[in-house]
Amino acid sequence: MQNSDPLVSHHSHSMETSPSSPPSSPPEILHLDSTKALKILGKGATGTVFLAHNDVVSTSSSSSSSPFAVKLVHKSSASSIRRARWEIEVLRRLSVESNQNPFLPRLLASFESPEYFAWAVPYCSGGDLNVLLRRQNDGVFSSSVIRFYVAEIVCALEHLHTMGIAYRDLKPENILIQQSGHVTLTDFDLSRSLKKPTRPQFYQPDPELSIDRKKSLSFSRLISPAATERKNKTRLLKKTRSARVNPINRRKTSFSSGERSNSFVGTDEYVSPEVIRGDGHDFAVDWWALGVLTYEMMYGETPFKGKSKKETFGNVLMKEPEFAGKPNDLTDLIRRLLVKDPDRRLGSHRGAAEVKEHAFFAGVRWDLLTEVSRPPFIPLRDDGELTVGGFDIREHFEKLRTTPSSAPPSHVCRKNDPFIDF
Ligand SMILES: Nc1ncnc2c1ncn2[C@@H]1O[C@H](COP(=O)(O)OP(=O)(O)OP(=O)(O)O)[C@@H](O)[C@H]1O
Repeated sequence: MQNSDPLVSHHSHSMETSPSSPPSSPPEILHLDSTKALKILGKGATGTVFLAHNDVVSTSSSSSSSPFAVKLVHKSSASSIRRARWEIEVLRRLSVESNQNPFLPRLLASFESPEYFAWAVPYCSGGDLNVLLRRQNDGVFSSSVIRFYVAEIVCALEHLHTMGIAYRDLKPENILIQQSGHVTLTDFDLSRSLKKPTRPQFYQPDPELSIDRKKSLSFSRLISPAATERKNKTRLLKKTRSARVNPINRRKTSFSSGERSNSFVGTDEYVSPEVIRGDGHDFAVDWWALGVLTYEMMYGETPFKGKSKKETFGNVLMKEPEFAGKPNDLTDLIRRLLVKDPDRRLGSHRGAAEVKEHAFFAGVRWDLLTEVSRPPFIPLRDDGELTVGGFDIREHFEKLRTTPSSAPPSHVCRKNDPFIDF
């Protein structure tokens, strides 16, 4: 995505550049006057995410500008202001060249007016993992697809944890699919800065597993040949390779299916026992949520969902997850991530390194994840809709705020957010 052209703006309240930003930082000011929205990508309690493009570039040259995503948040409360500021700060830190990660977004530009915050991040054309999961015939992913996505998510969490940030909102809706088919985590407003892990462990890739990087890798080749042989997954691979994300179907399902009500932090079904109990919590909440997410990818539903929030929380605290079928490495990984005592949970002692060492990932070439040029699902290109015309983001956002929406917000109540005082 290129959004480096300075655009005309009549606004004086641009977000201040941090003195610590290196010269290689992306452009700082998002000029809303020349940023045109093409469609709404998502809508939350306080913010709306638009697909946008730089109108100045597209009218002054025959070639159109690359689209990007713009999140607009109204300064409606102290909490929305604090959250937006924090999200921008996290993105800014992730944009520092030495701190960039392929599975995490970076800040392209930002803007602050007396009424709004707006910021631009790279556009992920494949939608979110929730919609992708619901689009599968049986609503589940195969083990090899799960391995691919979970491996990338583990790397993203590892990076955040190493920065001293607990993500705290892991769920399929917050995992976006880039045009390349690789994942990007989004939505950092619930994340928090914690004391860095005392015993950080960084994964050292096995040199023996190194292969010719120039070769085009399919996600199934992430596993070393020996491990692949051990696990005969040919049938499942055939099935997933043929699947493709269809943007039209995606649009159809974007608000109508796969949405769930959230009333706690993120989603009730993803909240860890220590958060419900009100105990202190740390990075282990992300490993818990990873267990719930992995379970959902495997079975199509979350493990603790009850008929009410109370029942769900009761299940999170008391019920052991149920695993249909024979136990295997995947169910073992989930079981270890869903240990109720955070001190005994996988990942709680040595962080991501512990998770990466689990048998489910045996033979995974962690250092080559980004080299996979054929991930399980590649979004179809839909260039036609991307960079022509567009509407005024601010006007539209105002209309949205004053007109009741048919799309339910993804976070309906945050007042009881137990993380606020954390
Ligand atoms: N970079 C992006 N590319 C494509 N779609 C995006 C992008 N960022 C966000 N979206 C879409 O917008 C939805 C909402 O984004 P996000 O989770 O960041 O905001 P939100 O939930 O509205 O915010 P909040 O949780 O603060 O209310 C996502 O689930 C996704 O579908």
